[in-house]
Amino acid sequence: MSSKDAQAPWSRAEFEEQLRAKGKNYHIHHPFNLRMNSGQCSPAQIRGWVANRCYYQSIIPKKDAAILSNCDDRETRRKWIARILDHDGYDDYQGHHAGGMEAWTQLGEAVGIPREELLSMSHVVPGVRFACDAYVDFARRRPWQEAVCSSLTEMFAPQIHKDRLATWPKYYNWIAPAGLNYFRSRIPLAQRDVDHGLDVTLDYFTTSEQQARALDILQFKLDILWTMLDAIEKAYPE
Ligand SMILES: O=C(O)c1cc(C(=O)O)c2c(n1)C(=O)C(=O)c1cc(C(=O)O)[nH]c1-2
Repeated sequence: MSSKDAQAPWSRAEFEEQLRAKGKNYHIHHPFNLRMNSGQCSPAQIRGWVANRCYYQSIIPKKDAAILSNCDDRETRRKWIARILDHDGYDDYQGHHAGGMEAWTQLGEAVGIPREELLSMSHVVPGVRFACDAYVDFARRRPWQEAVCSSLTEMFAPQIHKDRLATWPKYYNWIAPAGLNYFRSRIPLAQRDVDHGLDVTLDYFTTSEQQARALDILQFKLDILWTMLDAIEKAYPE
């Protein structure tokens, strides 16, 4: 029995604090990201990152659909479905939204990758593919609340988007500013996603053993993001 098992569970506030403390392992601290946001990446490295991250963008709606397919709570499904529409976009009675994948495609064009080439995923390296596929696989197989918990790396995403908006125009003036719209669009959406994801997680993982499991799940997801940058770093050397 670990020392945590013998303890009383954390309060909601303490548990949230423990989840947020995992931010120290976020890919914002990865050497490739540090170089990217301090102007040290070549155009080929930026293009490599955009092309490989496109695969992550493409699996997010499939991951969210897997969560929906396992979720037996209508209230959760009503909220969760918005995540798919955020990325895929829509043309319906609610109007028109081009979606995050389209915004990512515009980022691709702004860095010099033609749309068809980007969407063909021909640049995606094996490590990135394996890491992203592991995320979808987890969401398909595990209880939906665990998959919701794994999405909580988004707690740390607004800062990384803000960093790119603050640094890229300065260091990479060859990238048309409109290409950065994806990052701008995600800041409020990530906040909304986190508010909901945290509610689910704080409600579901209540014993000390479950809370420890939630931290492990979050670490698994942090590892996916970290592994992606390891693979990208290796594929596009200095
Ligand atoms: O640019 C990033 O570093 C970053 C990280 C993450 C994340 O932490 O998982 C997401 C995003 N961006 C993002 O744009 C996004 O839509 C998103 C959805 C999710 C998820 O797990 O459901 N993570 C992320």
